[in-house]
Amino acid sequence: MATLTLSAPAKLNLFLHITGRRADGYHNLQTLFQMLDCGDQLSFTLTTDGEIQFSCSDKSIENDSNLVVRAARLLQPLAPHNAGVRIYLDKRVPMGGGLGGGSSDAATTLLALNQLWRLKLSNAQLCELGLTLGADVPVFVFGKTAFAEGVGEKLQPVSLPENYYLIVTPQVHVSTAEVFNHADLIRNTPVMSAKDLLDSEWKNDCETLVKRLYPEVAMVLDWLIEYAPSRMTGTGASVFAEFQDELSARQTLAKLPAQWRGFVAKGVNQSAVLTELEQAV
Ligand SMILES: C[C@@](CO)(OP(=O)(O)O)[C@H](O)COP(=O)(O)OP(=O)(O)OC[C@H]1O[C@@H](n2ccc(N)nc2=O)[C@H](O)[C@@H]1O
Ligand SMILES: Nc1ncnc2c1ncn2[C@@H]1O[C@H](COP(=O)(O)OP(=O)(O)O)[C@@H](O)[C@H]1O
Repeated sequence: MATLTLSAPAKLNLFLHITGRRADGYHNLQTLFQMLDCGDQLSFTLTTDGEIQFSCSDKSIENDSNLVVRAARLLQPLAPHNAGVRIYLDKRVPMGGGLGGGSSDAATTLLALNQLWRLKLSNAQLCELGLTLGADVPVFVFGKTAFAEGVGEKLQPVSLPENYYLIVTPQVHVSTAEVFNHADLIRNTPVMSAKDLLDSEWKNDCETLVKRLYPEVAMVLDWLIEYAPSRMTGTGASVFAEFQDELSARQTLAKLPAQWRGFVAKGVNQSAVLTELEQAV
């Protein structure tokens, strides 16, 4: 029975500008998505019973509302009669931390089932379907470090130096919706060209607010900034410090105060899932 094992990489937002609020309540962004070399892993085994079976290393998210199950359900009506799949998710990316793990799991599921069920959907069609699951899904289908606009679905690849990041996720739960709905969120940053944004100093418009609402985020950033340029990713709570070499990142990780958990990841211009899919053909 055919089994396909694929990565679902995490991401960072190297900068995040919020340029306005749309009529539907969503916010327009200008952001730089950095793909990372680490993330979750998913295995897909074809079945012929028409069922979508899902299990996960983290039992708290082993349910039908998991983005993996929702992604599979989106594609199943397009698949041949009785096409089923058994999916196992090895969850490694800290959840709800602005690292995009759930969105990446959904994107990898769309890419895998498109191949296994021979649906022949284009990446543009998968991005469009993915956007109905979450604003961060299209970039993971795209699979490249990218500059994004709209809510994150208008994507241009960007080639960056492959730096190392020390990523720390404070033990606080930051709700994306809470941040976007907050009266004090900076949501009127002027729209700039991609070139000007890439050349200017990088910042995250959610950072000031999240640091105020969750002082632990401010504490971690105050600690990291002593070692390297540091910012928050997405709507938090994860923060990252950027290093040009792996050793410096690992030496700083070794000094991290015991109450915080961190890991080192390499920034890559292409997500591992694209290469893995090419090799699986
Ligand atoms: C801002 C980012 C940057 O990567 O934050 P993180 O979630 O990664 O921290 C993402 O685009 C988030 O994407 P995602 O986490 O998929 O958000 P969604 O589930 O689509 O939206 C959750 C809620 O946030 C608000 N929302 C989200 C995205 C956006 N551009 N404008 C919004 O106002 C909406 O209230 C929405 O109901
Ligand atoms: N496969 C999944 N992995 C992680 N979280 C998931 C998944 N499916 C659904 N979720 C839900 O989505 C929430 C946020 O997911 P995640 O992608 O980790 O965060 P963020 O969008 O902040 O990067 C989780 O708290 C969880 O309830």
